[in-house]
Amino acid sequence: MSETTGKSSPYQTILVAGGGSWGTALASLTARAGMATTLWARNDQVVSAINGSRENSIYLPGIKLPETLGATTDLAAALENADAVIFVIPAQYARDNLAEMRRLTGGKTLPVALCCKGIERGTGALMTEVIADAWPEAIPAILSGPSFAADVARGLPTAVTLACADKSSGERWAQTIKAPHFRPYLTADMIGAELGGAVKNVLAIACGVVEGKGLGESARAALIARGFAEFQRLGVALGAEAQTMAGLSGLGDLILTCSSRQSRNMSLGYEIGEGRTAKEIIAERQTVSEGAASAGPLMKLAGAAGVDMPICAAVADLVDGRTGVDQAILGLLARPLRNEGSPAE
Ligand SMILES: NC(=O)C1=CN([C@@H]2O[C@H](COP(=O)(O)OP(=O)(O)OC[C@H]3O[C@@H](n4cnc5c(N)ncnc54)[C@H](O)[C@@H]3O)[C@@H](O)[C@H]2O)C=CC1
Ligand SMILES: O=C(CO)COP(=O)(O)O
Repeated sequence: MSETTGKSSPYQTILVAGGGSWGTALASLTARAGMATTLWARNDQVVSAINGSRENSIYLPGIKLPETLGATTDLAAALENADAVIFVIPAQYARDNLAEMRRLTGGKTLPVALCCKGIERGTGALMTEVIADAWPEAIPAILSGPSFAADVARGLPTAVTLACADKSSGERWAQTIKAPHFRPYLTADMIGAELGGAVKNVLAIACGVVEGKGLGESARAALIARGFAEFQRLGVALGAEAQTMAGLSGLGDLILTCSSRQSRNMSLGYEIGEGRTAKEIIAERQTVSEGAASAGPLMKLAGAAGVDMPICAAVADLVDGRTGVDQAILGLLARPLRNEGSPAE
């Protein structure tokens, strides 16, 4: 897919499922672009805040939302007229919510852009596998890439990867979400795009630990580069394309998330590096840090593919309480020396 035709028509009636910061930012984007947009959230405080004061004061405070954006807790009503769904519910709740949407639509074939960046606990399934099980009639796409919700909602320039195996649906999605400050790049490589988003969240926790522990910027750069090597090994094993891995949803998002404490995953790692446990930090937060839940399933996926991912394994051990920060760092530094390009032993 080298160039889009630019002739595709956008989807017109959009349901954004998920009232967190990213769902709200994306709903604001499509509503501002003139699509009839309804945001479905399970939390009625979020819905009342959006409908009442045009602000999601819980998950995206300080951002004025367009008057045309409607919010509801009634999923059945929201689905009734939708011709496309932007799905922004955290990965661990994706299966149940997608199955419920399938039930409510009677198994309708709808385009669904999956925006969550995670891997399912228990199964090690990527989001395209989850939707294939839970709502097989849907036409999935993956929206991923370096994009903090607050940046997008403020209209700061952002570029993302839009992956869709169905060329026509991919082109319609690109026309639907594009904005003067928001630029989607199309690919058919859905595995590469979804893997990038999930793995960078795990690696961002590691980078946060490095910062929180005060190990220095050289250590952080080494971690990003060696983390990227782990991601590439897994990507190659699962059939991801090199260009996607080096693109916005891979390297691009890895750089963003590993560089800023605006990232919830990075800031989780930072606090772990300062000496707190993942469990106590997560218990205090109402926002999601997908990397914490996805680290274990990622190891399952990597194990099944026969791929060694030592940094991600250390994060999985750390967040699940099987190791401490010092032990994890020593373990990584003590690994046998090897050639930079060779697959891990
Ligand atoms: N916030 C961001 O800048 C970006 C987030 N994402 C991804 O978008 C997805 C959603 O994240 P955010 O919007 O940031 O969430 P958030 O952290 O702002 O809010 C948490 C969301 O999780 C929902 N939630 C919690 N428990 C739930 C349950 N049992 N069932 C259904 N929903 C539940 C809450 O209702 C809320 O919508 C995640 O996969 C995240 O990685 C992707 C790109 C950017
Ligand atoms: O995915 C993101 C930016 O692209 C958001 O990262 P966090 O979930 O770590 O905040």
